[in-house]
Amino acid sequence: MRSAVVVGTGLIGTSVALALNAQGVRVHLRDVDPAAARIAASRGAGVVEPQDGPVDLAVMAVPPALVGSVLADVQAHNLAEHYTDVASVKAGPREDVLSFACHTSRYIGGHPMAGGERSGPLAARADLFEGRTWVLTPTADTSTETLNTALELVALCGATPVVMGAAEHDRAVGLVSHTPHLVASLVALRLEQAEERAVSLAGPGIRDLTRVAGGDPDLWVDILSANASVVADILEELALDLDDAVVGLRALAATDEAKRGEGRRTVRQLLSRGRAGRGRIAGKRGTPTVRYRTVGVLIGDQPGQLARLFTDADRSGVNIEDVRLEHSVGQLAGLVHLSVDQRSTTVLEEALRANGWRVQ
Ligand SMILES: NC(=O)c1ccc[n+]([C@@H]2O[C@H](COP(=O)([O-])OP(=O)(O)OC[C@H]3O[C@@H](n4cnc5c(N)ncnc54)[C@H](O)[C@@H]3O)[C@@H](O)[C@H]2O)c1
Ligand SMILES: O=C(O)C(=O)C[C@]1(C(=O)O)C=C[C@@H](O)C=C1
Repeated sequence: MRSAVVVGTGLIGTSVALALNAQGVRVHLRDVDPAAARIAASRGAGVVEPQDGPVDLAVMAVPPALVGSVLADVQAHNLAEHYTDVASVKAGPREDVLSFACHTSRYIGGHPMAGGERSGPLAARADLFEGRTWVLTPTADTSTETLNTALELVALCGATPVVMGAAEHDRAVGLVSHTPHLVASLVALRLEQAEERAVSLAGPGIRDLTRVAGGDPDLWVDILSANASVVADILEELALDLDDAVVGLRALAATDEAKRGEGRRTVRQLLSRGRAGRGRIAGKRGTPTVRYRTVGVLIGDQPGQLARLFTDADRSGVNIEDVRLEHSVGQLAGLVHLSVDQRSTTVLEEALRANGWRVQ
């Protein structure tokens, strides 16, 4: 692929553009909001100047409800040889594409399984899709060249393609993305009116559980509208489990010993089933989850602390698999959690202590 146009330079569009640009693809940036395209260009995602003649691929990174109309528009202007989108739902946009009488042989639906709770080009990252799956939903009339171009896009972004039908995709993401998003919001909304002192105790658990609830409500209404029945069915099942949890907890709070035993069994079973479900989530690139240990390091709130910590960690020769920073409310300090392979924990801890770090 030599050239591409990204239509919609928000979080996902700019991340695609940054990844393609880094691989030497000439990327043109378009957005209904010219400031968004300019910001994306200033971040090195491509150029705002229009192309002369069709580019190899147009990537539509606009809200799901706009995919059909935007595709009709960009095809009418013959912007590209091939077209794809990144919308989080696939059946609805496909129906819109048909109702707008677009050229379906040159269009393939797509959905990268990566993102974030922040919108816009400033939140974009070139490595957003690395090691993630990217669903492609070709239909019988998708041309082989279009499928191949989309596969090249996925490879250039460092992702792994998964080919699926639109309906199967929507059922799957209803389970692994859309319902979890709604549940995260429902958990987070308990905090809205809660006492400040209670909220100030929020630790990593609730932060992890509710991170996605920070997403744009308008985008998510759009996504949930296009997959409403699937999500409602899953929520109904979840409501049955919630009922069981309440029954179990009421029994646990009873004075009667036998009833408490019953409650214990019910709650334990729910927790065990949850743990089993969680265990089925694969790690990066579809490999089974690797168990890492976390090394906690206290850092002060001075400039350069994180950079110095990473340099010392790097010198220890231990590979840092993941990093999480926890700020303590009201204190000029933070706790950095470095995830490393179980066998490397001691090496890292000793190296950091030797360099004067306070390791927990
Ligand atoms: N946010 C995520 O985590 C995530 C992950 C995977 C896929 N997606 C999908 O990616 C798409 C974009 O989401 P996002 O998070 O990047 O949103 P975003 O709000 O960050 O970006 C959307 C951009 O589209 C632009 N836009 C809107 N209408 C347009 C039009 N008619 N023509 C040109 N530009 C237009 C907006 O101005 C905005 O800059 C959505 O379809 C979403 O479902 C999102
Ligand atoms: O916020 C994130 O980390 C995400 O990856 C977001 C997430 C997801 O639920 O996994 C959300 C919507 C998408 O369509 C794809 C990815």
